Amino acid sequence: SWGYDAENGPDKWGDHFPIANGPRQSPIDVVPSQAQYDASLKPLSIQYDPATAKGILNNGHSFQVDFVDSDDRSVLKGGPISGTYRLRQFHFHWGSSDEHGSEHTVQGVKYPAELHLVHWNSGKYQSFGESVAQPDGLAVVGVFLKIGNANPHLQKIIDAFDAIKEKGKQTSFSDFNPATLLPGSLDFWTYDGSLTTPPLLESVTWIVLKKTISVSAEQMARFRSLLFTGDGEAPCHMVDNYRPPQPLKQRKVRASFK
Ligand SMILES: O=C(Nc1cc(S(=O)(=O)[N+](=O)[O-])cc([N+](=O)[O-])c1O)Nc1c(F)c(F)c(F)c(F)c1F
Ligand SMILES: [Zn+2]
Repeated sequence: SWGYDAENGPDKWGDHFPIANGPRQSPIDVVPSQAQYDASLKPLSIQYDPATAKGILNNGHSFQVDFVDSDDRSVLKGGPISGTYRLRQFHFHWGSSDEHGSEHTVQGVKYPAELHLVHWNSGKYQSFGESVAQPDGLAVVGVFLKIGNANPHLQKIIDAFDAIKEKGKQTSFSDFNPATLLPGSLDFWTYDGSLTTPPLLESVTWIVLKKTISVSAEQMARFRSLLFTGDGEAPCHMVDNYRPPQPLKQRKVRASFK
């Protein structure tokens, strides 16, 4: 199945998922000077309840922290979206070195990692599964990580890595507020895009924060200790699990700030 190496990586995804060459694919290179300030964009409203944190899983492409999404305790509102979107999970994409690893880039600048907080339109649809097939089904908040001081909020996630080293391993993960992973400013760029992993569905309103959060080089090394491979397979380190920027085509990127 799909992955990130030469045989099954991003350049091959179009063989099984033809939407890979569609009109609203993600990620993109954000060019700030080309982004249009839109005064009608509302401030982002992000309210997460730490009690909705459920578990952490190595899914073979990244690791994800899953949330209870059977009610509106952890939701995203405002910004470019209408209505309420429920937090489903968050995961990261990162590189084999600190020089690259993010999916979105900013005028060609690559960051060592990118956090994705995946939300679905619970105001309009009955489930995540239904919403992923809708053009307004998902809203993903992207946050860039920059090498600096160790991030104490990331450390709780990193401390769980020993229990999920191999593909398919999971463990419980509770009492965690993902809002602690957000920067001080919620200024953002927004555009219509897609999942950045197969099935690459064009159902995502992307909300990419301008400000970064910090991660230390040692903490990034711990991300790279995870494995793509399962128990009993030849071990392959989970690194470079990012799709490169895709053509903007007929899209505009809007900015929430001047
Ligand atoms: O739930 C999903 N979350 C998800 C999204 C992305 S993403 O990079 O595409 N993204 O949107 O942030 C990356 C990862 N990841 O772990 O790397 C994810 O786990 N993906 C997903 C899926 F797995 C399916 F089988 C499916 F049918 C579907 F509709 C999906 F949307
Ligand atoms: Zn992602």
